[in-house]
Amino acid sequence: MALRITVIGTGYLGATHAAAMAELGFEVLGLDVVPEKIALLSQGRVPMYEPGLEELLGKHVAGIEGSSGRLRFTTSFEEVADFGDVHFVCVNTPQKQGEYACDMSYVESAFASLAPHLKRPALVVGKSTVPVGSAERLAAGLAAAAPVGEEAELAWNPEFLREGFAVDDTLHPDRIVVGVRSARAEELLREVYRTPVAEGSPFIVTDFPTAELVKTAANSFLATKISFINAMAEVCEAADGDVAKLAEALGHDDRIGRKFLRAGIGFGGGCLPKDIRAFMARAGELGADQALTFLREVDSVNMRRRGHMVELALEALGTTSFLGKRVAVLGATFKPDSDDVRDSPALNVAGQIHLQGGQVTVYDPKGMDNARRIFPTLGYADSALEAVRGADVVLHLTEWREFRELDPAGLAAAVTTPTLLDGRNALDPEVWRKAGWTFRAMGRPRA
Ligand SMILES: NC(=O)C1=CN([C@@H]2O[C@H](COP(=O)(O)OP(=O)(O)OC[C@H]3O[C@@H](n4cnc5c(N)ncnc54)[C@H](O)[C@@H]3O)[C@@H](O)[C@H]2O)C=CC1
Ligand SMILES: O=C(O)[C@H]1O[C@H](OP(=O)(O)OP(=O)(O)OC[C@H]2O[C@@H](n3ccc(=O)[nH]c3=O)[C@H](O)[C@@H]2O)[C@H](O)[C@@H](O)[C@@H]1O
Repeated sequence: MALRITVIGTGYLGATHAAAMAELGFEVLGLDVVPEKIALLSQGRVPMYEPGLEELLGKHVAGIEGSSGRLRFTTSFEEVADFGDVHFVCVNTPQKQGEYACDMSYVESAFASLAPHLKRPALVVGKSTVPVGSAERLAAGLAAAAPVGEEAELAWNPEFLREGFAVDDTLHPDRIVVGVRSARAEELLREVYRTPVAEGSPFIVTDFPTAELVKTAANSFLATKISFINAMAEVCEAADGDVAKLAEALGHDDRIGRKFLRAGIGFGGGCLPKDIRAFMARAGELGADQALTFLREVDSVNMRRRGHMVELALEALGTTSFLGKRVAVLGATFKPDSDDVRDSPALNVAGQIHLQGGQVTVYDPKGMDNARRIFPTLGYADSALEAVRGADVVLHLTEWREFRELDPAGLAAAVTTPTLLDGRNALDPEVWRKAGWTFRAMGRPRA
């Protein structure tokens, strides 16, 4: 009989994983502690914006006409434990308030809710990003709390998907990493991932700590690459160089590669910033803090970018204060093709200017509801054109395709002063300058 899979925590990662597992042919039951999320998902609706996810849910959620019916949702841990052979834990692991360390309380709570119901053999698979050493500790607790004892086994299977590409990344992962302690656990996970592996995804089998570390190492590397190019942008600005050309030239070296070398206001989101901080905190606990002191610099280069954009805006306005100035902000999400505003550099810059007395108007294609929720005092507009109306300066802070397709001449007619700062190095300076704009991009020459 086909494996039955459950997914605990149906946020950006879990909702996508559940739908992808149904697409791969498994019977799937998703669980969340937020009943409103479960109600939406049960109707095939996605509680956030992720391209392609609603279509995939529509193909599989039970009760939707023409669907496979393989995907259902619940809030009952008992139902999940009765149903599943393999349980994926996909709950959030945010940064602790006021600390660098990871808040493991959601993971602990998910395990505590599931374990007492496990009356038949089960493989519990951690997917959340956790500090190294967590799996070892959770495995012991799991076997102790489950009625089935040692037959409730743990594996760790970190996730590498990117928001905006979550569906494709899940169905066609560039690698699958599993930390296992038994041949049975490996066998079950090989069965779960049979299709992507047959299609070429490498399957890497390792121990718990290595599996946990691959994830934090990968995100640390990506963060380091971005801060490296942003440090080069700082030097380019001082030396009148062009960081975009520099990145292009560096990227032709295969050992360096072209990706993740876009300078700008830096990285944000629910993962890279908190993951590098949690990694530093954990290394400290392990007595290996010196190994990761460079991540402190990666973090501070990154956070400096946001402040630098605020300085550039003041400089462009030719004043020392934002009082009485109208600032249009294009973009609120931490990256395009997502509605996620967690630790968004764009919203942070908008917020700083607002707190310094500027009259800020934000527009984002998909992030407006989330932005309004966390920053209700900012001004919001329903379109880019409306946002820039009467603006003294326009900041381009999230590189949505919609912004690349704007008509610079049309926008110039709507603003008070046609000055644009590109915080993502994604707009073509020539096109905007030709249309009469004073255009400045981070790390690039002024004119
Ligand atoms: N968002 C992403 O692109 C990726 C996230 N990750 C990792 O995956 C984990 C989840 O991240 P997201 O999906 O972004 O978070 P999220 O916040 O969107 O989703 C987490 C979900 O878990 C639910 N939840 C919390 N406590 C629970 C409990 N005790 N039982 C059941 N459900 C519970 C929440 O209600 C929420 O729906 C994190 O560890 C993150 O670092 C890993 C790779 C990619
Ligand atoms: O652990 C996670 O949750 C995920 O974190 C990142 O994925 P994601 O946060 O979706 O976004 P990225 O595409 O990595 O972008 C992160 C941030 O870096 C910024 N960035 C990216 C690339 C670049 O060249 N420059 C740059 O500033 C983006 O604007 C964004 O704010 C990783 O890319 C995923 O592999 C990982 O699974």
